[in-house]
Amino acid sequence: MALLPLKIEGACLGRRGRRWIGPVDLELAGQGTTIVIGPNGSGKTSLLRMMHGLERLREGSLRWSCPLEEARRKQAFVFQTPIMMRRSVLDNLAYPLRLGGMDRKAAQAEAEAWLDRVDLAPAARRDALRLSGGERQKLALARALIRSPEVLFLDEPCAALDGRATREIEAILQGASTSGTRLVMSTHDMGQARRLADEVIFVLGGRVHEYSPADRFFDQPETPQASAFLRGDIVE
Ligand SMILES: Nc1ncnc2c1ncn2[C@@H]1O[C@H](COP(=O)(O)OP(=O)(O)OP(=O)(O)O)[C@@H](O)[C@H]1O
Repeated sequence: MALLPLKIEGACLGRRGRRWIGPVDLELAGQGTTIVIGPNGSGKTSLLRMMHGLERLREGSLRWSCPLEEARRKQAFVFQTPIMMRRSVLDNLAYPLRLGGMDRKAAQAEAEAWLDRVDLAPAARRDALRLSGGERQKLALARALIRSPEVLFLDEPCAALDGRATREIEAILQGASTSGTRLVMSTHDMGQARRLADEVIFVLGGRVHEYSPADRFFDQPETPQASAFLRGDIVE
């Protein structure tokens, strides 16, 4: 069964009488890459975590088009600072496949193929904890993509990376998108947003302020706040 569309209605995050996100109404469907942008503290990370099911809703609902267990298996999340296991780079990829029931040889072959794809084959035997930031993020991406998720959420995956690593990550993401993985990713980098976005979610004050096709958002934003944000003004 297909995972999408995802339907979110009146969803809020909060605790003890305080609400920091919402209400959010959103339908995520189709193909391509959705870029989540907005000022610092506007709620980008919280929105992604909410969509992925990492946060308990205080109000509202969030429904995938298939049963929840299946939905969980078909999506993945890449964090800004990926957590690596104290194992070799190869094992970091093969181990989750083994846990999923794949036999050792097949898991190893699959892991090696992915290391090739993300240009980490020469580092296969190295301790994953000794990788550079860019290498870690490529490994984290391979670890997410190796399970062929239908939807992949990414929270600022290039935030701490240099230009070269960012270019490599973007190439991997474009490949994943071309292969049919639906990407939903936050970024501070407006150049990156323009390079990757098919559509844009503009978050402000914990709410989805605009949700539009990328061309329309960048050329003719609907609200003065989005125009101001695109101009580089401080928006609250
Ligand atoms: N568990 C929590 N408890 C209380 N407040 C929270 C919690 N999680 C998030 N918030 C608040 O929600 C708001 C949005 O935070 P969030 O990290 O999602 O924003 P962001 O747009 O990702 O920020 P940045 O661009 O700085 O990473 C902030 O004001 C934050 O303090």
